[in-house]
Amino acid sequence: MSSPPILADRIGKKFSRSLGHSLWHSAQDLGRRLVGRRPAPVLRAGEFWAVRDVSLTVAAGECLGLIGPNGAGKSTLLRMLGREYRPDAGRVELRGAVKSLIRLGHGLQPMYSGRENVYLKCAELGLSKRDTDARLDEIVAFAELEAALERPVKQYSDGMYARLEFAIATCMPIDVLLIDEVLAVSDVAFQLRCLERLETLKREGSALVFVSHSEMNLRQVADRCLLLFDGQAMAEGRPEAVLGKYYEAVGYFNRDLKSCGVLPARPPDASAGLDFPGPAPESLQAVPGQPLAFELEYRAERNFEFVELRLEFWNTAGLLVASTLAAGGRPCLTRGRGRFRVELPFLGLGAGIYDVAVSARAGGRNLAYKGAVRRIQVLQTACDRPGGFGVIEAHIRTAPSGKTF
Ligand SMILES: Nc1ncnc2c1ncn2[C@@H]1O[C@H](COP(=O)(O)OP(=O)(O)OP(=O)(O)O)[C@@H](O)[C@H]1O
Repeated sequence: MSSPPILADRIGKKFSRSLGHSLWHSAQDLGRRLVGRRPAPVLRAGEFWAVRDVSLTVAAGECLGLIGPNGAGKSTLLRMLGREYRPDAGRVELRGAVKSLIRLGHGLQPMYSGRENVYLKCAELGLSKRDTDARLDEIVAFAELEAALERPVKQYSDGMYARLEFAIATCMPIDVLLIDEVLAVSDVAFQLRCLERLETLKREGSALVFVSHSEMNLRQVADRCLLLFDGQAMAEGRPEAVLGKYYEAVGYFNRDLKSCGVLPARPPDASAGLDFPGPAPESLQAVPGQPLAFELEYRAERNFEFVELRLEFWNTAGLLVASTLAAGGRPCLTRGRGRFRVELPFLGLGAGIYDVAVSARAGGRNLAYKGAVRRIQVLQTACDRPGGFGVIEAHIRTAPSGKTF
């Protein structure tokens, strides 16, 4: 079996905290390399591991997302993969042609026009002038830079730089593409076009490593994610599971996030003689379209009749994504403590993390509301990727033309 296009085996990179140490250690390392030895495998005065002991593989047609807080080592790891940095430990193996989109504008000549830069960069990618002529219109249209094509790129905004670089780098199939957050400066419409382009590259067999702080971008394009903290791999796996770990690690779930615009905000917890006691919610895992059941406790100060019990599902951006509509009658809740069970035969939620809130109403009055009685992580199964916020059950039948169903 051939090796994957990207393989890193226990790679590490050290940096020095001060310039003096950095110069001194670089000289020492150079000396060691000249006699065929690797840099000292231990930390010297003033040094730290920016990336330590990280292993990964990326197959053809696959995208690995790199996530983690600022300073976690994502760019350093990407630069080692792109051979910009030589690892101080471990080894990197890349198969095929490699393209890096790491530093914004780094690859463009500021005094040259957009057009001249297209020809220059395409020549670097191995394209002849005739091949570039054939691609020029498509590159410029993708970047939407027709009006600025003859201007020197030093007059471009960050977003325009990113557009041009991305359009050039992805204008032809490539074996390995390394991308570091270059989409962050682009508007949403362009980001969506870039994501489509990355999907196309994957279909054509490119192996991608994609650093991003955007959950939307990662969910769209990454097949797996690697979470870095302090230079070390903390988790690897399905994007939703690793993003969940990341958010949990940084305390994201404990924050009260502002909801967007005029959408309804989650009501405060309230109780009029009825409440839902219980410890802080634990995270449950669920799968779109599968059945799911919740068992909850209540505490009532008196009997309540014909109570409408409703579950609400709020996503991490503070949006109410769905509510239950109970089939059958409204239950009576007797005084004291009791339990009830809510069964969902078909979970109609897209992949993501949701707080489950419960509300109780009777006779047109709100009796109780609790904003987070459970938290669920709805997983995106690899073979079945419904998009959007919700999943709708569908029964499909076929019939030959002219026949009834
Ligand atoms: N050339 C360098 N010399 C010294 N330290 C460096 C150098 N480059 C990066 N570092 C340090 O290495 C650590 C990892 O940096 P890196 O840029 O890889 O993080 P990152 O995860 O990409 O962060 P961000 O999300 O902010 O881009 C940080 O502590 C950073 O200060």
